[in-house]
Amino acid sequence: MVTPDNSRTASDVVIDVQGLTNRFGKQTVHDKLDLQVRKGEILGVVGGSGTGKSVLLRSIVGLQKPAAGNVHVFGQNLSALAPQERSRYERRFGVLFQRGALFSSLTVLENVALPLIEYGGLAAREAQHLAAIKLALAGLPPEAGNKYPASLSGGMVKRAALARALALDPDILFLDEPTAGLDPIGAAAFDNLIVTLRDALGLTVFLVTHDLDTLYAICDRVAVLSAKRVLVVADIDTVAATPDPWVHDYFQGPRGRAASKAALSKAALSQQEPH
Ligand SMILES: Nc1ncnc2c1ncn2[C@@H]1O[C@H](COP(=O)(O)OP(=O)(O)OP(=O)(O)O)[C@@H](O)[C@H]1O
Repeated sequence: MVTPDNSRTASDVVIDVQGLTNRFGKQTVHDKLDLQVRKGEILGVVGGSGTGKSVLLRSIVGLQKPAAGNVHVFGQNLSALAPQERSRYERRFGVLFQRGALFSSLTVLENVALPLIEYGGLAAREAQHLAAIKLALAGLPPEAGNKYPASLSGGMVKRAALARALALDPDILFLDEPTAGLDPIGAAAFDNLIVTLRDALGLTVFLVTHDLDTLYAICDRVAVLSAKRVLVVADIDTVAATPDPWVHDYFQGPRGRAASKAALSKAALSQQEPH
C-alpha cells in the first residue's frame, strides 16, 4: 500500500480498518484489508466492479459482520462494543445508499423525520420541523417534502436520501455512488453540495464512486481496491500514476484524461478569479 503523506498524526484518523476479511461462502471479498480515513477529508473509494467497495462501506457502518479484523471509529473498536454502545457510535454515521433506500410509503419529509423520531427521540412535529431544515441543507425546495419518493427525479431522490443521512447531525458521511445515474450537470451540482456540507458541517466523507469527475473535483485522497485489499491510497495524481493495469486503464483512458483535464482547467480558472 502506498501512503506517501505521513505528515498527519494518528489523532487525525477517524476510521481505522485493520486486517478486515469478508467472505460470502467460498468467495473472499476482502483479505486482511487495511485503510485509514482522516478527519475532515473526502476519501474517494474506487475499484473494479465487485472489488468490495460497498461491502467495505457496510462493514464500517456495522451492516456487514466481517469474518476477521477490526474497525476502529473515533479510536473505539466497534466490534468489541455491546450492541447498545455500538449503536451510539453508529448514530454518528450518516449513510446514503446506492439506490437511496427511501421508504416509498412515506413522504420525503416523513422519511427524513423518521430517524429523528426513532433515534433522536423527538415528537413528530419537532422532527418534521428539523427535517425541513435538512431538506433545505440538501438543496431541496420545501414543496419536495410533501412528495413521495416515486414522484421525484433521480437527482431529487439523491438529495432526499442525503437529507435523511444528515438527519442526526453525523460526523461521518458515507456515500455509495451518489452521482450514479445523474446527468453531468446534476452530478457536478451534487459534488459541490458535498464539499459545501463538508466545509460547513466539518464532516468526514467516505465516498464510493465510479465517477472520475467526482474524484478529480472533490476528493482529497483516493483509495483503490484491488485483489481484496487497498492497492494504493494517496492524492489523485499519485494514484493515477500507480503502475497497475486497472489503475492505468481507469485513469489514463479517455474518460480519465478528460476528467483530469477538466479539473486542471477549473483550477486554472479559479486562480484567475479575483479573491
Ligand atoms: N450479501 C451478499 N451475499 C453474497 N455475496 C455478496 C453479498 N454482498 C456482496 N456480495 C459479493 O461481494 C462482492 C463485492 O460486492 P460489492 O457490492 O461490495 O462490490 P462493489 O465493488 O461495490 O461493486 P460495484 O462497483 O459493481 O457496485 C461481489 O462479488 C458481490 O456479489
